[in-house]
Amino acid sequence: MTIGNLNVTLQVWDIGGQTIGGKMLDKYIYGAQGIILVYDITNSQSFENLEDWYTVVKKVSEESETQPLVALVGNKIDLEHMRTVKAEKHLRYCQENGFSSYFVSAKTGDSVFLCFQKVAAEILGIKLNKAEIEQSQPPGSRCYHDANRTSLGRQPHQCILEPHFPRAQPHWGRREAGWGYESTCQCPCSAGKQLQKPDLPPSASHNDLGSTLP
Ligand SMILES: Nc1nc2c(ncn2[C@@H]2O[C@H](COP(=O)(O)OP(=O)(O)OP(=O)(O)O)[C@@H](O)[C@H]2O)c(=O)[nH]1
Repeated sequence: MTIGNLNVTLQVWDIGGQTIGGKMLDKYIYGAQGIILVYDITNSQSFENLEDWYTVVKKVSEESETQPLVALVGNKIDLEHMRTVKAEKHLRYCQENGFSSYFVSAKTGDSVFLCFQKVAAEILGIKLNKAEIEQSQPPGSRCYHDANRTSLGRQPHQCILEPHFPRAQPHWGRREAGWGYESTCQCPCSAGKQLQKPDLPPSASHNDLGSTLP
């Protein structure tokens, strides 16, 4: 793949879920520049299992000079309606451990390439530009911007597709249609999209608005 002006080749090992006790696991982890922990957003157990995997990663990495970048990937976002692991839980785990955060669908391809591209860019210390990010999103990919608001950071909207994206400051105030808010997420899934909730009472305070939102 191309990142900035660089041609980058990734060597990726897919470690099957059944091999956590396997003798080879340490050898895959040792010296790796990046570790992608993947779980299924519709399967809470797969999220709980991450702790065991991360324990192994930490143990092996302690013995290595190279500290890998660790990314957390929630897979199966095409099954958002069956989600059992809240995005908030995912994001908190990322914050607590300094992981990069991604939501993808291996089935539809949503954000998969972008995830690898951004992990590679982060390892290299390169910031992707907006054009590169937009190119990595399949046309018509679903917008998850509004699907899972989180109270983390008390942002009215936390884009779960691109949680690390800079967000425009939400604007609060009286609008012709009533009270509402608008927030322009700068991620490619909803760039420029205006989100409104005009059915809130005029007396609602900002905090009320924050806690009333879906
Ligand atoms: N709907 C949906 N199904 C998926 C997605 N990714 C994988 N699956 C399905 O989930 C099941 C498990 O997929 P695998 O690729 O075998 O999962 P795995 O984690 O590699 O399994 P291990 O061998 O334990 O590592 C299969 O039936 C896949 O078709 C996804 O993004 N969306």
